[in-house]
Amino acid sequence: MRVPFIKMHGLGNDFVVLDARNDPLPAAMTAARAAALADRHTGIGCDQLIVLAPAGDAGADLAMRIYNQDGGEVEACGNATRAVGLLAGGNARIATAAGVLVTTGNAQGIAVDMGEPRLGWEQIPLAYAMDTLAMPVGWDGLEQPVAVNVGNPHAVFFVPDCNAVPLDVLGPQIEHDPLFPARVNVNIATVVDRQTIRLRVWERGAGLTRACGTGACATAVAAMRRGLVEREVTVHLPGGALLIGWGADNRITMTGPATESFRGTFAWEDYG
Ligand SMILES: N[C@@H](CCC[C@H](N)C(=O)O)C(=O)O
Repeated sequence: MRVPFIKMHGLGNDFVVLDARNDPLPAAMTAARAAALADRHTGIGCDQLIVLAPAGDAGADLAMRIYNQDGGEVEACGNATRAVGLLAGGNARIATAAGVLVTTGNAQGIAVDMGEPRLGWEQIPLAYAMDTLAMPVGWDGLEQPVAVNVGNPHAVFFVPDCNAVPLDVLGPQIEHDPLFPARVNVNIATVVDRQTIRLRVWERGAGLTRACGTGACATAVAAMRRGLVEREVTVHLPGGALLIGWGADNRITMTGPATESFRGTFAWEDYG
């Protein structure tokens, strides 16, 4: 059976979107099928696979489920939320495993209210109690990260030059460290000035990506908690820039582009 897909991206963080709002998928998505579809050599290829569904009784316009390239289902993806907001016409209420997120179309692209960050060690989650603003741990020169959960777990390291860090080597080590029982997204950030951050991200379950929306949110919150930047900041990732605000209401807003690349179909049984 042929199934339609939409290829989208936010700053090069790319997605295969399966729209099951009106026509259900032939069978439930599994981790193995998600990983096969996401594979860049033998599948369609993407950082995350997104499945859209009716909102049900979630009090939203639609629902989305998020699968990393390794097939694992996760709670949040900032760039995919903006992409789905674009597909839904710009202004949408999207039910996710991290709650209902609201997108708004504007001249800068799509903005999304990512909700409130969670900062307690057990909310990240971490394996044991510690200060999340300066964790007393380190990996090969990367020291004292900030831990932030923005629907998904992040560790943020501030360094003088984020491009000098071998993130392809240290990222997987930190992602799989037992300190992070749910694994973790690894953010390496350099504060340029009080309005500007440069960021590279090793994503849990996907590796190095061109951009990570939740990583930009977590990094902005970490820098704001440390008093390094203002409450609105531009985060420059390899794929482009996101504007992140953390309001007096404790809610994070992310604004940036979302793009549809092309549409196609695939044979469901080829990826079983
Ligand atoms: N690219 C995403 C984050 C996707 C999920 C992440 N890898 C995780 O495992 O939590 C974004 O734009 O936020």
